[in-house]
Amino acid sequence: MLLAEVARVSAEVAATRSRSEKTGLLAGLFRTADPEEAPVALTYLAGRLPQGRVGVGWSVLREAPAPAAVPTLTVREVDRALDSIAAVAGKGARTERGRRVAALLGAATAEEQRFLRALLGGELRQGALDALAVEGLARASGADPAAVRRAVMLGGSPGAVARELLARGPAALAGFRLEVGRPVLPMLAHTAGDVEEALDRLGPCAVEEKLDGIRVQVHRNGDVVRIWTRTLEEITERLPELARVARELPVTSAVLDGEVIALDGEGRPRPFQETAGRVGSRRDVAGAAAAVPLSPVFFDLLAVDGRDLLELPVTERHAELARAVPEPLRVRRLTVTDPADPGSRAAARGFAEEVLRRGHEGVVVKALDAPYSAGRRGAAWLKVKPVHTLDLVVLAAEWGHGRRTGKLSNLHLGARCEDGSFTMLGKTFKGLTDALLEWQTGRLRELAVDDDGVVVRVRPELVVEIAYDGVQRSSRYPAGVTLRFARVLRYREDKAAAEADTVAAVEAALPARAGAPSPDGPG
Ligand SMILES: Nc1ncnc2c1ncn2[C@@H]1O[C@H](COP(=O)(O)OP(=O)(O)OP(=O)(O)O)[C@@H](O)[C@H]1O
Repeated sequence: MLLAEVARVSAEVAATRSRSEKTGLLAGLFRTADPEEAPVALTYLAGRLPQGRVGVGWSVLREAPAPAAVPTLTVREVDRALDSIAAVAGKGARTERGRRVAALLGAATAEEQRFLRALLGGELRQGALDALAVEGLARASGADPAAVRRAVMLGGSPGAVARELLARGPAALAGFRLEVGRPVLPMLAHTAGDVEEALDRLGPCAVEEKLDGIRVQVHRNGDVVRIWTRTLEEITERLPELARVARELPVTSAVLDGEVIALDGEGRPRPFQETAGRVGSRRDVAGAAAAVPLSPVFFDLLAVDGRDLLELPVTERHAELARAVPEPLRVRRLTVTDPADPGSRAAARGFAEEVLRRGHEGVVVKALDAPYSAGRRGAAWLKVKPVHTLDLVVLAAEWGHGRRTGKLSNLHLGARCEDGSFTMLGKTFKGLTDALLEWQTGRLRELAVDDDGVVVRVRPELVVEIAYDGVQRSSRYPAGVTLRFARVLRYREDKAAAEADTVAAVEAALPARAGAPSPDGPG
């Protein structure tokens, strides 16, 4: 498949608002795609690289070798070239990477150069491309869209499904089952304003503590244990204590869903950054595990001893979990069978208050009859947290002054738009500890695409969790809304930018009768 084809479809998909036209364009591309190249084309269309980061900065991308006259570059060749660029390391790496990028751009037509620059610069965001790709794949192969969607959730990525589906047709979908050793996308939650609302929306439910740790999916097969994050990054090597615990469970195989969290001597959570630091670091794992041990707390069981539990209701999965995992390793929960009963409602409220007193984040309320909807933000799980937070994307940062000279400080915060782009809704430098300031300076420099000496624009990839006191209308920012008293809580490296909160979610937090536009904004 020629890169030019992918670039053309990418531009055409972006240019039309019609969902069915977008799907048709993607289906057209898949019909002629080589099954081996389709997964790579898919990641490009979604604005991602299979290599993740390739370490190419904006100064390299600004170079403009003369374009080729005719398109000859194949997707496979571009993929190999990016592999080789990502692999460059050591002294002189920057120059060598620059040389290889220039060679790649020199082999591309003007149109392909534009596409590659946007792709490498992180500017090629396509809203909801993965969902559209599922429909496009279904149309191209004659498969049932629901069956393709389910295969993607269980197979972990649209690319893996595309490869099989295009090579072997709809029958290949049956091969995507929950398998121990192959992670599935985790089920996610919606938000409810308070416990009462959650009870009313769900009916009979379980109210569980919401621990402020890092989500883990643990697969055990005999003595082999593997661990993945929420975005399916494998972190087995980083959490030896979790692997040990999983190996001791009285089962032969299992797929467990839960959190790991650093707790103090009294069982209260330690600062989130300590948990995140452990999960994010490959360095001196034994030393780090001794200094900040992490406790696993499991809340779901997706498979056990060869049985797939995904379709079973919460009640049955919880009963299986209780058999497989001893109580101290399980999340605390209160079952509410009759949510209309005032005594039960009071008990649920009391449970949530007690969870907060013990220093946790809130509760997750789960409908008792719900199956496990892998990869879905299902309405069957509702989270309730008293502190307002939004997960926003860093679009740029300003060089600090005074004590913060040489550090990237004031963050430009973006919310996600429907088309996958981001719109700025405020700035903040509040809440940043010295350690966070140091860390973000390094990370943001890696993501930089432009620096005018005041503002450094970055690829919109880094998700930051922001606490705020309220949302108000504002004429200063393009979104027309801004946050009051925005402050940084932490970075969410376990979340992709495509999962950041949307402008619509921010607008939903506006007070019912918000006043006239105000020029005031945070920061
Ligand atoms: N008992 C629990 N059941 C489910 N999820 C829990 C529980 N305790 C903590 N969590 C965490 O809460 C998250 C549920 O909220 P959601 O699905 O919206 O994910 P999120 O976007 O990471 O949320 P948040 O930023 O609020 O942690 C899970 O991803 C998990 O990490």
